[in-house]
Amino acid sequence: MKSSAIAVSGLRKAFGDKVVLDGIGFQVAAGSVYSLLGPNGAGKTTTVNVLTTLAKADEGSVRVAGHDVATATEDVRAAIGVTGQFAAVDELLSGRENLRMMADLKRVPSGGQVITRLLERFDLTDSADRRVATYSGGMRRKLDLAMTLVGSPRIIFLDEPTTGLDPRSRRTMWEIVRELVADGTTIFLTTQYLEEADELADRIAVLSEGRFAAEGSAEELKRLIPGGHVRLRFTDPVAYRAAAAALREVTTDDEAMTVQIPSDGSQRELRSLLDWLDSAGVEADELTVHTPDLDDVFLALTDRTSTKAAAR
Ligand SMILES: Nc1ncnc2c1ncn2[C@@H]1O[C@H](COP(=O)(O)OP(=O)(O)OP(=O)(O)O)[C@@H](O)[C@H]1O
Repeated sequence: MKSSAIAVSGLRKAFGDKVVLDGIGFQVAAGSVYSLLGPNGAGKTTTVNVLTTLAKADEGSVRVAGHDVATATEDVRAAIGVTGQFAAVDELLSGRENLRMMADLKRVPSGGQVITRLLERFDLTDSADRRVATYSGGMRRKLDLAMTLVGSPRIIFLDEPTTGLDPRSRRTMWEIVRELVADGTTIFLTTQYLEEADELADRIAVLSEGRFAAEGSAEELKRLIPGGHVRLRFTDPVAYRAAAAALREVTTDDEAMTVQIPSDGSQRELRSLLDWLDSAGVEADELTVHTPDLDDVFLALTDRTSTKAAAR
């Protein structure tokens, strides 16, 4: 087991009588991507703020890079990079000047080379010497990300990093996240795009009403909710009718000659289905497994009425 880059337990935070975080706990392995999902106002930014020393927890223990955020603020700050709503970008400076300012601040050796590489990586070379005030929203976001990477922090917090980015820039960003993780960087990511969490995250937590409605890998979360099924397709009408008649609780489509069986897609269920097909002498021409996507999971887990049932 890798060591924990982030370790949180019993974290509580309230604003007045509004409890935003009601005792959440989790660990993020070094060199992994951990994604926090939740509806608007669920407390994602509040969590990021506590973990990055910008806000104080009411209760609980939070360690980042081995340091307690409550007592070793400077050590935590030295180990992390944060991209998000508190953009450090200065509108009056050019992109290059902003990066230089950050490189000076962090006393990065060979800052010039680092800046050139970052400008290239984020496709900002052509606009590097223009004032940021003339940048589009997406360009500013990319510059903000580039500034976070100056000094190569070992733990990076990305609060909705790709909101407002076009699809190509979003993919560039994903590639950069993957490169960073391959180098051992730990990423804590909040996002509104479930596809992004699915693409990048090793573990995902769904925050709802102050608690985690679920936590696990994307695959584990998808198995928590109904909607998965196995579809068998036949070309032989006799085999199709035999399967449709013999299997209970199935949905059939006579025209397409398909049989749909509810399944969580787990190895155990697939094995028992295949065993049954063998023993019944039924041979399907095609077998496909469909699992719910993260959108289904998110909607099920953050729906107040079904949260508890789905989490179990
Ligand atoms: N400084 C504050 N004072 C009072 N209430 C606050 C403060 N900061 C956040 N809140 C409240 O805490 C709750 C969680 O806010 P937070 O910004 O953490 O949510 P979020 O999950 O990041 O939402 P979004 O997806 O909309 O960015 C909201 O109800 C918000 O109004």
